[in-house]
Amino acid sequence: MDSAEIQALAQALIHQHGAAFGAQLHHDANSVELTPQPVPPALRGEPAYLAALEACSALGFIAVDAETLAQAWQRQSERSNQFDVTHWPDEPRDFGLSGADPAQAFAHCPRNLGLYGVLPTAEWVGRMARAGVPTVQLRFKSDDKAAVAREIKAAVDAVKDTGAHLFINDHWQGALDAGAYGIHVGQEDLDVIGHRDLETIRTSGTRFGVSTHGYAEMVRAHAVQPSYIALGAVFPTTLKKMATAPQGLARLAAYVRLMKQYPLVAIGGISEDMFPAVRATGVGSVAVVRALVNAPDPEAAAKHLLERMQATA
Ligand SMILES: Cc1ncc(COP(=O)(O)OP(=O)(O)O)c(N)n1
Ligand SMILES: Cc1nc(C(=O)O)sc1CCOP(=O)(O)O
Ligand SMILES: [Mg+2]
Repeated sequence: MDSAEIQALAQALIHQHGAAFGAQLHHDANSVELTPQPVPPALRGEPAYLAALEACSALGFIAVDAETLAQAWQRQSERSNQFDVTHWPDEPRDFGLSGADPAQAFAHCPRNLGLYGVLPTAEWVGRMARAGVPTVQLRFKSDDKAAVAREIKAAVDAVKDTGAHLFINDHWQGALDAGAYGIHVGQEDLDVIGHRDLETIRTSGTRFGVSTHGYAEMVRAHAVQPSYIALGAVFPTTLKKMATAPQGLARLAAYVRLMKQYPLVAIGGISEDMFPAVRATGVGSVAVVRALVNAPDPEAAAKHLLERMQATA
């Protein structure tokens, strides 16, 4: 196939999927602008791969994700003996996501973690757990080791008798020491937690959630077989500076189709009015910070968000 024919395939793919991935340019608080990205250097020469690499970059996927997708389009084409531009890849085996050893997986957690409050202090954790939020996370940012240990212990104590599941962000050793239900880590944390420490967490039975922000990170998260996978940031967030652009609902839905073997959590800029659309993608949990912490009446906000979760179950 010559380069004009590969270009034609790429254009067909863009034409087919541009409406879903590109047409999210609504000018409201939830707008997600997907900017075309430069095409990364090709690592192989097959037409399906090359066309997909070009098209996925044009559809706004960053280099590592365009590469991951292009490989998946290639595998899908080989498997089905055709380049079906209508079928966006969503088969785990096309992303190399099958064949993991279940015995090496982290402990299971509920498939639907429900409303998930990501909270800055133990006091907030206790408050929201008592308000009925089923999954809470202590996201306490401090370099003071003693303060971190105190806050983790207080958070573990605060959820006792509430039935809430408590995850500790970042501080995995403190979480193990205090007997927390689970740990949440980001991709950078995966870089620094060594194999031996991952084994320590896994064999302790503590649940282990991992953040992801696109296809390449999902593949990486799968390599450790976590208890759940968080998908973000769905919408723009002002809470922290993100290294990647907001993903938007179309990508979120595609991620859910691919990763449905895991409990999935959507996070990032999700306000109450967006709960139905986010839940419609199939995620079992919606994580929020500001929708609870910045609400004039956080208990009332929790009640409304819980009702939204129920209504979209
Ligand atoms: C449920 C959930 N998802 C994602 C994150 C982000 O975690 P991380 O990437 O470790 O970033 P920080 O929260 O540490 O800034 C999260 N905390 N919870
Ligand atoms: C802590 C965090 N992690 C994200 C990710 O995408 O990994 S987005 C995010 C902030 C979520 O806060 P809010 O609900 O107030 O936008
Ligand atoms: Mg973290």
